[in-house]
Amino acid sequence: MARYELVKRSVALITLTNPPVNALSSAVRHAMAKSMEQALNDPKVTAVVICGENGRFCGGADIREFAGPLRGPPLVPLLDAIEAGEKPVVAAIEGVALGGGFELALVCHYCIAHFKVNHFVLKIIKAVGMSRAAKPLSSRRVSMLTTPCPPDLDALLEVVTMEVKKKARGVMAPLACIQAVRAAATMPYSKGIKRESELMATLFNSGQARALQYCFFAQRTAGKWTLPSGAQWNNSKPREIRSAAIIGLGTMGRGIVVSLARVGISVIAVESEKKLLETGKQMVIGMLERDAKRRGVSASLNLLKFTLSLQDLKDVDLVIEAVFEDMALKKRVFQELSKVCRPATLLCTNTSGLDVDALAGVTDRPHLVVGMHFFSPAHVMKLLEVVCGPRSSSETIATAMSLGKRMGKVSVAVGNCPGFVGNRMLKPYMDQATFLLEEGATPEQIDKALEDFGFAMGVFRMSDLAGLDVGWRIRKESGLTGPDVDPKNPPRRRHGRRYCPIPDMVCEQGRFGQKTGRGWYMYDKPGGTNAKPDPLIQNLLEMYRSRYAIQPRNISDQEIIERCLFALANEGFRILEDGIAARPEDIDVIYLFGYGFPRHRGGPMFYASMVGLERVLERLEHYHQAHPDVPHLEPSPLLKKLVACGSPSVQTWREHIKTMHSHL
Ligand SMILES: CC(C)(COP(=O)(O)OP(=O)(O)OC[C@H]1O[C@@H](n2cnc3c(N)ncnc32)[C@H](O)[C@@H]1OP(=O)(O)O)[C@@H](O)C(=O)NCCC(=O)NCCSC(=O)C[C@@H](O)CCCCCCCCCCCCC(=O)O
Repeated sequence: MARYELVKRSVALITLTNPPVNALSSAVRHAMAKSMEQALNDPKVTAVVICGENGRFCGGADIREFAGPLRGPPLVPLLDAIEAGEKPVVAAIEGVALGGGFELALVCHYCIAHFKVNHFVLKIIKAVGMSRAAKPLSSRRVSMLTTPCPPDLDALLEVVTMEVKKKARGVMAPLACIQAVRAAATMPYSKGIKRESELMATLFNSGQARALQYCFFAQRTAGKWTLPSGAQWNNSKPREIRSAAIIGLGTMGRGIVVSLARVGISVIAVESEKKLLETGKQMVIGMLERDAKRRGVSASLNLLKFTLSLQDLKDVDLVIEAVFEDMALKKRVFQELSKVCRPATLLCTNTSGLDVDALAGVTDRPHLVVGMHFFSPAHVMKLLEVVCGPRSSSETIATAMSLGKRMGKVSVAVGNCPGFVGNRMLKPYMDQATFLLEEGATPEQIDKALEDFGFAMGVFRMSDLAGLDVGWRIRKESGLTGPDVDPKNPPRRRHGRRYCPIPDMVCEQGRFGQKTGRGWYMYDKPGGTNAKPDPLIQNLLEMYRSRYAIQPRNISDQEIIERCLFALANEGFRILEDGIAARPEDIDVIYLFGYGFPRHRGGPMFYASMVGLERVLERLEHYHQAHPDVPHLEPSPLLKKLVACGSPSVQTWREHIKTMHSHL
């Protein structure tokens, strides 16, 4: 936990040894306290060096211990003892020094960054000796320093507070940090530290802390996929990918090219027409150049090749198809790829919801076919859904997961069903929002409730950004709207269920969102981003309600949140039942990284567990009774089962799902 060695008979070397990141667990704090005492009391010791094993100084508090009651010695008295000691203490920092690890470094009298200690302890000590001769130890104590307090501190912090409130809506920690900075600037050290401890205690005991800790581990668990066959992340070897091809240079394709090229993979980009190819090429080059400038590196343009011919793909390791969302077109592309690419080439599709196995079925290598569902813009968004078809081999899945990681994505393995996890859950969420419009709410009221909850954007602003025509086309193709609607359907019903045609009516007016300057909101110009309520939408809603004799009612924010988010989580439970996601953490990670779900709420499944499963069940039953023609509001069997089992913690739901059907 902390190794103590005497180097050259005069230097105490204390090495933190708590893999993987040398976090300050109770055992580490205990061992550190003992080692420091030994070093300070040993007359032979003239200086102390603290370092971390395996190239990592310290990752801060051991977050694994936060789940239970806190044990062991507190950190602050240990830090005080180090700082007040009469022997110079040096923090030899390799890798990370985060949270409590950073505090530890700060109280040491000297910090040396980027140092291989094991090799240079004596050099460190020599350097310290020289500085010590120049400066007495008291001048090295952080607690003795006075903090400069700017005269306009209040105004300054006011501005920062406003900024933080806008950027991190409803999040407690950044506001507490501002208060801690105020304490540091206005109080003596001992009082400031006390104030900081109070603030920390408040945060520490909050639901937000639990949610954030859950998110931290959920993100790391998500990469650990398993298949019913027993193949899993730690027994399946990914292939090395040196070259890749992208088919289609639309928004998605361009982002994927950039994501691959900036991690050193050669990319061949294919388009069907010269003009499209040239436009795509210019945009990719511009994106890569801007990205390289921001990161202070040179743009990897030499890795790119642009072509109109699929024949150029014969030697690539992997292809990602990113053509228009049309099954027939995608099938033609996959058939063609089967002919052109060498037999070992992996064939991936960026479809956002079509059947990956149907695509695999038209190839000569269904085991090498997998979905790689990027989120737009693909070079910015961190999420990647890796869609495992029933015939995808474990090597194929391992390769897609590892490629995602290499591109800096948070990759989550999911099963194959319409919409996969993210987009399948989006439907009931958006349906509830449009039903609420029918019943009396406005787009801005619904968005405000969701944004106050913490979403970066409410559902209507998000739809305007994404483009309303995409969903309209899908609804037309599936016969929900347009000329193919079965005339036997009564108004506002399809297939015996409630259906809200308002989104179709908005599209019929050519309002496709930001790109047309009009959607659920109005914008200054096409492509504008400043959303303003549009009286035309208010009129449309009023006319619609009067046409169908709907008496608008006042809808509370609570109802908006419950109906949208409980319907979302309910579909998550069904996804778990169906084995499309292996665990609730995977669903939450998808919503955190792909759909702007507020991190301090932990994701839809964690949020449901925080509200209380019993309460979620009771509210869904209530709403389903009020809207029996909305099947998404009918509580899922898994939710009922979990409530019947006493609402176990989200981390143990997997035990209750085990017996159910699994695609993963
Ligand atoms: C460290 C990282 C940057 C590494 O990133 P990398 O990408 O290389 O690797 P991974 O992220 O995949 O992580 C690898 C592996 O390590 C696990 N892990 C990482 N960090 C921790 C950790 N801090 N604790 C436990 N485990 C950790 C991770 O789960 C992976 O495991 P796996 O099994 O999946 O391989 C990156 O990981 C990172 O950013 N980590 C988080 C760092 C962080 O947030 N640190 C701050 C923690 S909070 C803190 O330090 C606050 C302090 O002020 C409090 C210190 C007090 C300590 C005592 C506790 C008592 C609390 C009561 C307060 C009373 C005050 C008093 O004590 O006096």
